[in-house]
Amino acid sequence: MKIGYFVTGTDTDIGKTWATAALLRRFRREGYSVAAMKPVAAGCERCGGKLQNQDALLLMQNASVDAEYELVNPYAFEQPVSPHVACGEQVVEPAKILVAFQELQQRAQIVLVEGAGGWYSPMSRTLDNAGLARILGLPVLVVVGIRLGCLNHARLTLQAIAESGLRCAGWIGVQIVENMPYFAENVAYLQAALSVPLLGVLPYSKARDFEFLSSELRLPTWQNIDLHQEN
Ligand SMILES: Nc1ncnc2c1ncn2[C@@H]1O[C@H](COP(=O)(O)OP(=O)(O)OP(=O)(O)O)[C@@H](O)[C@H]1O
Ligand SMILES: C[C@H](N)[C@H](N)CCCCCC(=O)O
Ligand SMILES: [Mg+2]
Repeated sequence: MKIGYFVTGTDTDIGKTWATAALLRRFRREGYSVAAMKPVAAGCERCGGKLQNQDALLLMQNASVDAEYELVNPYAFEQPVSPHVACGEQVVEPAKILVAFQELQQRAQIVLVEGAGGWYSPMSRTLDNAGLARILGLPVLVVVGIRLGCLNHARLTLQAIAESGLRCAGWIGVQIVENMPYFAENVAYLQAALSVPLLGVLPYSKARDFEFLSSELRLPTWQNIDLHQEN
């Protein structure tokens, strides 16, 4: 049985990539082979004539299987703006993303797919994160960057995922503000308000040590059990 998750978040720049990298490390520590995708990336640098995105590179570094850059990030756009603008005249073909995802599934037991922005952020002029997650048919993980305003964003995101007909398998908190007043109270509110399991809270950290951060996470349960049964 092949397992995948679509990683979304309460906003852009709130810790999706860090949480995904830590989760990749967590899966590896539990003995699973893992790959990751950033199917659509806006904000890329040119490297050897090709556009490359830092999120995609970070995910590749933390995955356990090798994958060509184009499989991890089939759509790389230069400008760090919403993908529906950054794509210019390029068409984002969900079928191309699906083929890359399926190839990664051949190579790894677990594939984590990081969205762009939040659940309803566009990925192109015609596709948004919700639509892509539906096409891939994946359960969703929600990353909540703990800052003022995130309680509303988190509840709205969970509601929107349910309305999209997809299952949310859990949420991960990320401490993106070094000294947020009442941090613990905000996490406690989310734990009570969100009807899905908390997989862990990543503490504020200046070091990009994803192995260390992975200790704060636990794996989503029922899919985990399925995989063991399959083995
Ligand atoms: N645990 C943490 N401690 C301190 N800073 C963090 C932490 N997690 C993330 N950050 C900071 O927040 C920034 C944004 O995090 P990240 O790149 O994971 O966000 P994102 O949601 O993936 O953004 P995007 O929408 O661009 O994909 C990071 O570059 C880092 O500076
Ligand atoms: C450029 C940035 N870092 C992201 N990759 C793209 C975020 C798109 C957000 C669009 C929106 O919801 O307003
Ligand atoms: Mg990211």
